[in-house]
Amino acid sequence: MSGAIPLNPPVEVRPVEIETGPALITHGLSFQHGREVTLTYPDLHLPAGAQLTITGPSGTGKTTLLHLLAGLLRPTTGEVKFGPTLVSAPQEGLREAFRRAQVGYVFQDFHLMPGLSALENVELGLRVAGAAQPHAKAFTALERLDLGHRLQHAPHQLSTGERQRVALARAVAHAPGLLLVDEPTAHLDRSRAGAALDLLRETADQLGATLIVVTHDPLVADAFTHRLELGDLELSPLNLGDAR
Ligand SMILES: Nc1ncnc2c1ncn2[C@@H]1O[C@H](COP(=O)(O)OP(=O)(O)OP(=O)(O)O)[C@@H](O)[C@H]1O
Repeated sequence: MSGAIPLNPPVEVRPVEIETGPALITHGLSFQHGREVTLTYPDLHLPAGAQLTITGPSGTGKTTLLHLLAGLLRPTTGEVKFGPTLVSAPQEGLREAFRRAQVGYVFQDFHLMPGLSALENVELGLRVAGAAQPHAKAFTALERLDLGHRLQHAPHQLSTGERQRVALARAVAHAPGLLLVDEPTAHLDRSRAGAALDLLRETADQLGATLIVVTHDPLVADAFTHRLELGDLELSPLNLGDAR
């Protein structure tokens, strides 16, 4: 894939009520992968608790956008803010502190540590986030996701759906304000996909977290009111109205 990806119109999601948490705002965002690929993105304004999917053909920059929103990558141009925090700050230390405190990221392939149990995986995430009482919190997060009977199992001893729930528990145990999820249903059958989706949305609701999900799956995309479709030239400007 080479050349510039077309600029999409701005997406604005306005809150129904007074905002209770930080808004996620991007402005003038682009990212260059090597010399060949430049991805450009629409400006986003997402109030706390907004739920949005990112869809679009392969290679249009969905995962790259998640990485920019998480502070894993720095944009080539533009900025990302989460409340007062400049997520796109040049200092890696600032971006890392933001990630630890505010971001829950569920990778498509879960990225669980193979040598650690489910409980240890979640506990490690909490320790990295600097959370108090990591053991107790990991236990609670796994119990809440119906994994109380799998605490001591290593990832290879778990089903795909269970591994996904461990990854979700790890992502949410420190109560992040921003929950970013890449292809949550890629490895699941239809009924498990529906359950995983419900779980994601309920968990984000409980936390009051902003939820952004990259997906190719129409089941997921259709379940959300708000969708950012990358690489679509035909879209007229979007006014997505209320936050939910
Ligand atoms: N590390 C990299 N180096 C060079 N180019 C990259 C790198 N990572 C991604 N790209 C390119 O950037 C573009 C966007 O990649 P990205 O993974 O963000 O797209 P995507 O929409 O998530 O794709 P998919 O739906 O296939 O997962 C692609 O053309 C990809 O080849």
